[in-house]
Amino acid sequence: MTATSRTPRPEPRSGSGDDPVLSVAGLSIGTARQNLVSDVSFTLTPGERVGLIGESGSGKSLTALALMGLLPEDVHARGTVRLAGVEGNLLTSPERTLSAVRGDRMAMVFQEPMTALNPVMRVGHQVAEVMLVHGRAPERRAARRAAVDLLGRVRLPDPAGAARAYPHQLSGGQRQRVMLAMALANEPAVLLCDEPTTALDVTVQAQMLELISSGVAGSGTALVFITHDLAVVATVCERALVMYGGRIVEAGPVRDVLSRPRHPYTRGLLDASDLDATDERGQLRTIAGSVPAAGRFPEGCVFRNRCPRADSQCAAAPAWAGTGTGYTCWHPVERHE
Ligand SMILES: Nc1ncnc2c1ncn2[C@@H]1O[C@H](COP(=O)(O)OP(=O)(O)OP(=O)(O)O)[C@@H](O)[C@H]1O
Repeated sequence: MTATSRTPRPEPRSGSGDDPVLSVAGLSIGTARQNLVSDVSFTLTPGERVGLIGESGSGKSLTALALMGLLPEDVHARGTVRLAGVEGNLLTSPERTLSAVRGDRMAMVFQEPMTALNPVMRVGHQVAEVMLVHGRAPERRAARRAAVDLLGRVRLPDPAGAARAYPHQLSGGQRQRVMLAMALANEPAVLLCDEPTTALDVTVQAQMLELISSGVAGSGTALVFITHDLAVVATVCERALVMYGGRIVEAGPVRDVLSRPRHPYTRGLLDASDLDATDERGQLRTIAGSVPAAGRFPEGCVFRNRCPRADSQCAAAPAWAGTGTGYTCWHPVERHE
């Protein structure tokens, strides 16, 4: 089996009518003694953004690691994982195929960037290396220039200076941007993000989410975004897969899953989630204690239930969610900007 990573890429496409870029069927993961993930199946079309939601220990990270061929040694996967442009089942592919795929056709951003960055290599060099290794840049100098461009694209201030820095000289949020730049360097077919904002403070989190959304927008890169935060899924994703106890227990468009959750776990998650609302520009804001000043929400907002002030709010879905002292609006931000 070989990875065809240097063949021309299909034109970026979006919409659900496309052939899947990733097909996962009957994925089960376990150790010799224990089953950890059971019978996970889903497909991703080019450009699609899917949120993988679930409580701690539900099997989200293992699922992503299995797709990347990065499971720990004592953990094994069965089933099939097919990536467009790559022959055969990734789960049974040799390491050389997986190394050609990783960082190229499929890339991952982890929660803690220090574990993924080389501490003794300047970050510009690390970003350039990803392009050189996969033959995406013709030579070192072009790769370095492209690396600085990419660091600018993820909005690092002074990208040339950042390129010369070592990881420890950057903040956590800046290091996470470097990871995103590396992940996007070769315009992957699939980007896996495993809780990439959990360790960041709220403002930096919002910037990172926007960068991820804009990073994949228009490139045809499909996104799997792992989180236990429903507001994040509502912001970034169009489809949600809910995992519980190693299985997918609920799947569907984000709007449906969040407004009409069927599984008790999803309902519980909604009840326990933060109280967020969006302002008229579509920015998520945490609301404590009161209904925010009147302002129409853009068409297409998704709300959990009806608002006491329904008539003055969203044109498409005149409703708010009232939960105790605050209100929740499930609103895919970028579609309305
Ligand atoms: N190497 C391993 N050996 C045995 N069990 C493991 C191993 N790695 C993970 N597990 C177990 O598999 C289950 C799923 O873990 P996983 O990391 O995928 O959960 P998760 O949903 O990503 O959780 P979190 O949100 O906390 O990251 C957990 O019960 C975990 O303890």
